[in-house]
Amino acid sequence: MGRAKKTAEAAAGGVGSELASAAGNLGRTIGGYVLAKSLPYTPPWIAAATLPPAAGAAVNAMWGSEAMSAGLASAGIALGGAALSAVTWKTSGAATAHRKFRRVQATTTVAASMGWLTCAVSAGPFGRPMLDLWLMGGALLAASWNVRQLMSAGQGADPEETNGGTLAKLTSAIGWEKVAVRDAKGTGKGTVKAQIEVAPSSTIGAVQSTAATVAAALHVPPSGVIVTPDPENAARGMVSIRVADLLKDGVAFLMPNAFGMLPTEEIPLGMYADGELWAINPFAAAILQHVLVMGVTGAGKSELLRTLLAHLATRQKMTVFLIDLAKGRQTVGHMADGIDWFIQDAKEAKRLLKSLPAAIKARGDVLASEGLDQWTPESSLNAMLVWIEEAADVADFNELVETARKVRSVGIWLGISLQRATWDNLSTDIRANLQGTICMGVNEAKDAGFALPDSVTDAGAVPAWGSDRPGYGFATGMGIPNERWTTEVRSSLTTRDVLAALVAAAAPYRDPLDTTTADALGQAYAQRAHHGTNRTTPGIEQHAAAATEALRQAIAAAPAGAVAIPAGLTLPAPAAPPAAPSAPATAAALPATPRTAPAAPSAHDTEDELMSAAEQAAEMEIQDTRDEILGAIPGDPEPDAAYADLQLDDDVAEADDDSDMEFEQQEGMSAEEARHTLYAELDGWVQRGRLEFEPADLIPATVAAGRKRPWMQGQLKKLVEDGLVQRDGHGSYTILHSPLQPA
Ligand SMILES: Nc1ncnc2c1ncn2[C@@H]1O[C@H](COP(=O)(O)OP(=O)(O)OP(=O)(O)O)[C@@H](O)[C@H]1O
Repeated sequence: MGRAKKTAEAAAGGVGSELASAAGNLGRTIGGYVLAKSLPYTPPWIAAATLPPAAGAAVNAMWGSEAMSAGLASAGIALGGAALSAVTWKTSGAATAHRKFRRVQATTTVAASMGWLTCAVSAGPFGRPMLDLWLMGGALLAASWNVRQLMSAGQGADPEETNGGTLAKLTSAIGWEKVAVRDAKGTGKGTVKAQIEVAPSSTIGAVQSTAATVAAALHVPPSGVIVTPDPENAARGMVSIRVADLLKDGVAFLMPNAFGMLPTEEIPLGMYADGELWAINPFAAAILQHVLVMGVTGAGKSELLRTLLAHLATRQKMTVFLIDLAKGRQTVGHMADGIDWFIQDAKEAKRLLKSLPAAIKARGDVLASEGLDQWTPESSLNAMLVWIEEAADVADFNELVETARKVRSVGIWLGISLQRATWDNLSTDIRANLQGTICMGVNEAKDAGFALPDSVTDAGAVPAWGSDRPGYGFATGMGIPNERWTTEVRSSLTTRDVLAALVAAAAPYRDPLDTTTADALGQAYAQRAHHGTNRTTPGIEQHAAAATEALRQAIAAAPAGAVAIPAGLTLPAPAAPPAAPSAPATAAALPATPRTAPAAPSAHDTEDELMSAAEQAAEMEIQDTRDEILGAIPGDPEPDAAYADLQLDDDVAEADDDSDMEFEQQEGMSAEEARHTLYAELDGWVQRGRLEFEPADLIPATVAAGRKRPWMQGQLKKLVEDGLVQRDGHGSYTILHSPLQPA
């Protein structure tokens, strides 16, 4: 029992001492806190306590003993005090409420102190009422300085208004009377940024509409003033004024960090106006956004394309197709090795576009079987870029809308370049499917609106400088953060030799097109007129080694500032022995040897590589001659004949015995033989490079097989179902694979 009591006492004592110690700690903590917080506010009190008696005693001792000197000293101090007060008033600004308070308070302090000192000359500091005035006045003034300190501290969270200086003079001229400009800061990179807030009767939109006026008033380029709204607060925004052009001397081409990187790594294209790297990353974005590049002739579209292609050509798991009917060779001829299918002929361009649906389907099936919703580097398929220069001359936009919508999820990135994307040549639907944009110089501000989102043009980001500033523009989407959309960019520019050598040197790192896509594209791809190089191209190692040396020389010969080399990049050693296939190179450093030994070429590539340039040229010539002859035959030699109104796909009645329509028919051909005759006709066409046909073109083979049109139509239907032939509509067909050599 006694023990229990002791324990309870001990426990009570323990709790009591803990409480006491906690209270002590709390007291010390609060005391320390109060002391720390109040310390910055003590100097006015120390000054009020010490300065008046010291100064009062000094002036009284010096001049107070005689009436004459006291009078003169008082007059002098009074005059000086008045002058000092005036100067204080004059030099303190009053642009804001805070500044007004500071002006009144500083002037009052000076005037009161000098007035008291004037009286202290003869009365001394400690007589009455000098002592009372000192104690009351000093305390009041010290407190007022504390208030001032508190107000300044509060200003830290709410930036100080800077509607002074140049902007103050401009406000009425540019209609910014209702705009408060705060916290203006130079970025140190040629740009001044400031927060803005509009009065209740105005909007940020109204400020945006004055951007051009502000630019003119400040003598900066029209696109140099950008006003972006704050998404969180409709009354606030940010104005950015570019006062110096860091990009005017050109932007160096940034070499890749390494050869053999994945498509999902950033693609550096140039520089932002504030000196930051301008890069896109379409394949890593949540949604693959196709890109529309727009700009007048001479705006810099081709140069931009070269930079993009050069980077993609150094990557693994990446395939590029490019259509340029106007000046393909001139634009990218020196880099054509990096383009797997380079098309400069309208008919071949159509073939590519027609064969895409089959590729989309095949890729979709493979991705589904791999458990992927969209393309990622884990897929067995390559990422792809299909770039169409001056798309208005190449494609039927209805077809493109469908394609653009479907290719996105199967890892095919679509790039379309246009000089002027008006609604005439670019439908709203296709525009909606091109969410990435790079808009370079256009002639009129409204043209920029065809490419750039409204939020960007409204902010004043309008590249209406035509071809005067090549390479400059604005870019949106494709992984670019939204807040960068209104910052001017400039693409890089380097020599042709550097780009050509880079593409050639990187060939051992390029993968051939995956067989799924190659097979689905069928004969259109197998018979392509141009073949890029990749790691399966015979002799590519030696070629690349020589190109690496050429690259070193081209870099050395390039003008200063034309090439920038990342710290981690090491060019492959010339004639390095091929290494075994390795994991994807994602590190910054470039391995000293190429990534892979040449793998066995795919069926398509073997076939294609064996086809000599002369054979290809001959084939194209045969095709052209055939087209020429067929083109010369009138569409309907017998316009008045009884069968004239029949369509090719219509069933026709059996010819009457007395009809003059007679064909020499092979009797007794078995079903197998008849089919082979038809297939042989199609195969012959494929061998000669002809892939497009109409049902009527099969009549001779049908007749030779001893069959009639319904049989031919049935065969055609089966060929379509088997994926060997594609129906393009309007009674025309494309052969995807020869029925005698299916994929
Ligand atoms: N980023 C850049 N920096 C400096 N000069 C550039 C840049 N881009 C392009 N240029 C120069 O501007 C000129 C026109 O460029 P480019 O041929 O790329 O224009 P374009 O838009 O493709 O014209 P077009 O539509 O006629 O083909 C060239 O002399 C080129 O060197």
